[in-house]
Amino acid sequence: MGQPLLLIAAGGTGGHMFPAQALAEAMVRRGWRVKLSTDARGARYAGGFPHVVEIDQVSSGTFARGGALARALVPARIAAGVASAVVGFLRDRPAVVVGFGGYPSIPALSAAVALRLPRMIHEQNGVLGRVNRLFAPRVDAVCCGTWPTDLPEGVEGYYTGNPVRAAVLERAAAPYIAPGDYPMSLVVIGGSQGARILSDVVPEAIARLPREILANLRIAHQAREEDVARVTEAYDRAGLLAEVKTFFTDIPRRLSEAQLVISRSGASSVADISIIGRPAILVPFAAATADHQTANARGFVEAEAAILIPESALDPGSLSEHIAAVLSQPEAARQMARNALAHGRPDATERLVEVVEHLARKET
Ligand SMILES: CC(=O)N[C@H]1[C@@H](OP(=O)(O)OP(=O)(O)OC[C@H]2O[C@@H](n3ccc(=O)[nH]c3=O)[C@H](O)[C@@H]2O)O[C@H](CO)[C@@H](O)[C@@H]1O
Repeated sequence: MGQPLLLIAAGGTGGHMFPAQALAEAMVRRGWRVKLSTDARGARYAGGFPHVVEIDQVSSGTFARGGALARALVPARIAAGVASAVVGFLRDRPAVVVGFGGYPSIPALSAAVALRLPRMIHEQNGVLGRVNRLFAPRVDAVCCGTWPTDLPEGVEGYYTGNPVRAAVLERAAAPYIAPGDYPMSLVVIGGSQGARILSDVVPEAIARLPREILANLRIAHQAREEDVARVTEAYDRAGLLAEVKTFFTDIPRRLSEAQLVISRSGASSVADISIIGRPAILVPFAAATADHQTANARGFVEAEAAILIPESALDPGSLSEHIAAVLSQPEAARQMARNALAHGRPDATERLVEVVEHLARKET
């Protein structure tokens, strides 16, 4: 028996590629050979993978973008990708094939189904993406980054969690300093791009807080480039100490020092907040496909770790009341922080490794 091979198939966005990279790193450390099957877009993220990971650039396509001709060619491109994956798998015999979503994962997963190789998928969001939905009934394990996840009839999921950055893990379960009569930190984040609606509503909501809370408040607010000036001004006008940036590179530290977080509910944001363990007010991005950000927030809200405010109900008055409620009730805030922690999965990568190794053992 040589080195077992793990074939990772993932699509072209960071959301799919980062958990794929975390698993690749862990499997390489365990002595596995790892191949990444992706398209040209995905290959741009491959630089972050351990250098020993081999890249198979596949022919694939998406119905979601491109003109009529490009779309008409998608089936042929996918068929070519599947054929070359079958040939490659007959040669390499992967011990396990794992898909992380996205169209470029279609060829490898189809070939794994055709050749009856052990196979699994990981879905980052609380609703399956198109490709994962297609393969969920045809794989040996459906791993879920978010819990609960909406699954097709008859499909069972396993909650692994979403792998997070090392800087987040270093702050896992960092002691929570509940709100009190001392400087308090409020962190406002809108996902990797920032969120206009949070810039429209949050500064005004904060300005309406009772004076005794305002006197102690420091704010870190991530805003889109075009909103930075007006958000900075709004906090200045209210006489508040605020840092406004398009992206905070030190968000794990800032989360660990925060008394409250106001955030979108992208998969990684929810994972980061739960692993560090902080109370949150979540405002799901309403236009997300299949409303997946509401699904991402659901388990966290049910665990009483966060308050959910739909975009349609977000206004400065009610947001201000929610912020005041958390910042003026230290015991309730501490309980939210504990609930957040209980919901987190700091060992998401290890859980994924266990599933891979379990499937590999079943096969031998
Ligand atoms: C708008 C949209 O469609 N977003 C999707 C996109 O998320 P998107 O990439 O926008 O957001 P995520 O919440 O998944 O990730 C954002 C990451 O950036 C970090 N951060 C954020 C702000 C900052 O200043 N500094 C910083 O480090 C967060 O802590 C988090 O780790 O892919 C996710 C995974 O499929 C989906 O769940 C989201 O719905």
